Amino acid sequence: MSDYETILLERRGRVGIITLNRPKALNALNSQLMREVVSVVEELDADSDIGAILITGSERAFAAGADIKEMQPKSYMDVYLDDFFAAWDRLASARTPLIAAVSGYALGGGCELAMLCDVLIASDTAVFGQPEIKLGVIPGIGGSQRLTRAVGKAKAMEMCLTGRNMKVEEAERAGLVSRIVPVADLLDDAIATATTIAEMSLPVAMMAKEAVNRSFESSLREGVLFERRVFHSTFATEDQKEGMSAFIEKRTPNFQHR
Ligand SMILES: CC(C)(O)CC(=O)SCCNC(=O)CCNC(=O)[C@H](O)C(C)(C)COP(=O)(O)OP(=O)(O)OC[C@H]1O[C@@H](n2cnc3c(N)ncnc32)[C@H](O)[C@@H]1OP(=O)(O)O
Repeated sequence: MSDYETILLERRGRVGIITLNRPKALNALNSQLMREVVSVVEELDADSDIGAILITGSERAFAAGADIKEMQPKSYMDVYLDDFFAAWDRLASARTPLIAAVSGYALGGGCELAMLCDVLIASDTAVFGQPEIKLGVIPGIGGSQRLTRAVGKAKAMEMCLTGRNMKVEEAERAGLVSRIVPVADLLDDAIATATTIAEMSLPVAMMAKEAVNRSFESSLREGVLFERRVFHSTFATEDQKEGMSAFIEKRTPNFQHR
């Protein structure tokens, strides 16, 4: 376990686990935390011994949003010249699958961070929301875009305009959450899921992630063509031969991530 100022980092086999660690502020996302999360994700993403990256918070809060105390005095020039929050966009470039394990509050930037991940597992206590409007701002880490793609315009619009929070059951029904688990099981369950993903062929998992993400950025016809070409390219991997041979030989595949 190596400590940073605002996060904990643990490597468990092929899984990197990042725990947000500002408990007194409900893991509010300040600049330091943003720098640490982004740089650790980039470091893990560049490490071929890591096959999945898990981001989690505490039982009470995944993250209660961007740090309002840090933001309150900033001027337009401050946020414009710094391109405030742009660093979070770098998580969207990670090729390694990202898993969010969310318990308690995932509000504002917390909800946006969870939505930057590829798989979102939530505990039965999780609460999601984009309450920025109540602070006189709008989402700034992609919430208006990713929430709309996840839950549709009607629900996203209502949440962004009223600041209403959504309990986890509603979030799952709406398609924001992959799965709900009891709070006591959240971390174990999320680590098991991350481990399952990390044991797959890393290049093929990256290709699967790229293909699913392409569906957000292209027409159906272009997306299906992209998927087909990436599918063809899996036949250039050693792991395709290993995976299919293992099936035929009735054994567990031993992927070499090549
Ligand atoms: C990224 C963007 C652009 O999208 C913008 C944003 O993310 S804006 C922030 C959006 N989030 C919010 O508006 C939520 C703010 N927090 C709350 O509404 C409440 O804290 C709560 C409902 C999550 C929990 O309430 P409660 O249980 O009563 O706990 P509190 O006493 O309010 O909080 C404990 C402690 O944490 C501090 N805190 C909580 N959230 C934040 C935050 N986002 N930024 C900074 N600090 C936060 C809170 O101030 C308390 O600390 P003390 O003041 O007691 O030292």
